[in-house]
Amino acid sequence: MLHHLKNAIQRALGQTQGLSLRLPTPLYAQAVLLDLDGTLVDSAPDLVAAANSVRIELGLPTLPFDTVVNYVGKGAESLLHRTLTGDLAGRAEPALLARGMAIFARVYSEINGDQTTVYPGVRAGLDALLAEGLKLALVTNKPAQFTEPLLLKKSLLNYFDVIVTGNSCAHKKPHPEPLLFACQELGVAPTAAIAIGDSLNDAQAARAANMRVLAVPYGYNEGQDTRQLDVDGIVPNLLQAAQVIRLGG
Ligand SMILES: O=C(O)COP(=O)(O)O
Ligand SMILES: [Mg+2]
Repeated sequence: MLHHLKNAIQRALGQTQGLSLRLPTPLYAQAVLLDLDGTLVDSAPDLVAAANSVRIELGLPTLPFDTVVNYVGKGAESLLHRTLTGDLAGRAEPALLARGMAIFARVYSEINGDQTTVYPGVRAGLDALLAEGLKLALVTNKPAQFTEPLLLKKSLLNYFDVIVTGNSCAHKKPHPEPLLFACQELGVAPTAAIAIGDSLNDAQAARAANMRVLAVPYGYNEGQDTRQLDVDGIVPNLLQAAQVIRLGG
């Protein structure tokens, strides 16, 4: 009896198939706002290669892959501050930062997408969300100059009604502005949107925007455990996320 009750509650909360939601399902929404790096694409191989190229050109020793992966999340300038100092909280001198940014832009533009892969479940998940009638926006901290070329190369550009990059607003995630701007552009209330991301930047931005937020566990979270995030649920992949989101509300 207790066992049946527990199963029924878990089903109602969507806690099946590795899904762990803190809200009743289905989740009704008008729009889904998707993060890019670490959520739709595994871009770490190219980002780390470009970051380490900066260090090599400046005569610095390269950093381990996992160290640099933890530096991804708050945009390119933050990645460069961290890469140049070898410190998550580090700040590089303005002149050094400018040199580093120039090298990074040159190298990353050249290799952007080469070793980047689309995560399993992403295309099927985006197809399912569109088929349901939801509007889709991409909200990334990645600079604009790298975002559209990457989306184009991975055949992901056409999914989105709106694309908000690290250059679109005065602030980047974890500030709520990029998510709120995406909602405004879509003509959807923040309470009718669901954000999906891989990091504390997405979680904090969504909370500050009064928006529901789901996290995928496979991306980059600045070295922190995804399970500690203040989110409404962890979804194993985008297809499983799509299966609990319905148009409405
Ligand atoms: O560019 C970054 O640092 C992270 O980009 P994201 O917001 O798509 O994860
Ligand atoms: Mg991300």
